[in-house]
Amino acid sequence: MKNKQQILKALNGNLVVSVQPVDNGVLDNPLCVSLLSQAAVNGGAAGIRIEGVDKLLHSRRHLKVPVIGIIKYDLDDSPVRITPFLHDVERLAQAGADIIAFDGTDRIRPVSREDLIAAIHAQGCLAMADCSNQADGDFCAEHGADIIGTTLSGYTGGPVPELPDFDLIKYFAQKGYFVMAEGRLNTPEDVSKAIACGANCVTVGTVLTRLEVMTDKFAQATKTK
Ligand SMILES: CC(=O)N[C@H](C=O)[C@@H](O)[C@H](O)[C@H](O)COP(=O)(O)O
Repeated sequence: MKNKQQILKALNGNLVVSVQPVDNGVLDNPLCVSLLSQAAVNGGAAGIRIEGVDKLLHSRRHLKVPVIGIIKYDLDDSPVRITPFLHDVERLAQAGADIIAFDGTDRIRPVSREDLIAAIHAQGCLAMADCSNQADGDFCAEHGADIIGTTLSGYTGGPVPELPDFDLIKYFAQKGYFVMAEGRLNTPEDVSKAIACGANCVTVGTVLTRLEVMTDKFAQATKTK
């Protein structure tokens, strides 16, 4: 097992940048993900979250900070997207992930959450559960997940809310979990508020690494009078 306490200590009170460029965009390749990751670390990120084995492998050797690895799918028979399969756990670990994040929701899925957590631990990595609600976090924490994230709050049905789920951050913090605030944290003020709500660490993605999405918002703003 990697040094759990050392990894959690490195993340505690700090920022993770999720470097997941827009799918199939010009930045969506191993070289760009590696450079964006290094730039994020140079700017103060204490950890990096990367999707895909090639991008992880390419970036890892330039990074000294903890790296969270995931693999995303769009499955026909399950709404679960983030690291649904056991064989990918081994691939992510071999590519150098310190932490492997998986969908921690209670939905139809190819592999149980318990089996994923066990497989992640068997590879010597920390398990991060991307949760959508209190019950997801409680279940995954009870089954040994090392980090409980709010990643999927707002993404399991219905319209996506505008704001982060600060109440869920508070709930997980009050339960004593190592809490990763993640999802729609779009400003430094959001990050401060997440920390004030008890988050141990905060992950920011879109506003920092999805250039097309953010540019579009600014471009649209020129069209409003
Ligand atoms: C819901 C889902 O699939 N979230 C994904 C998880 O890996 C990413 O698309 C997000 O960018 C990441 O969680 C960071 O969040 P934000 O981009 O809002 O800062």
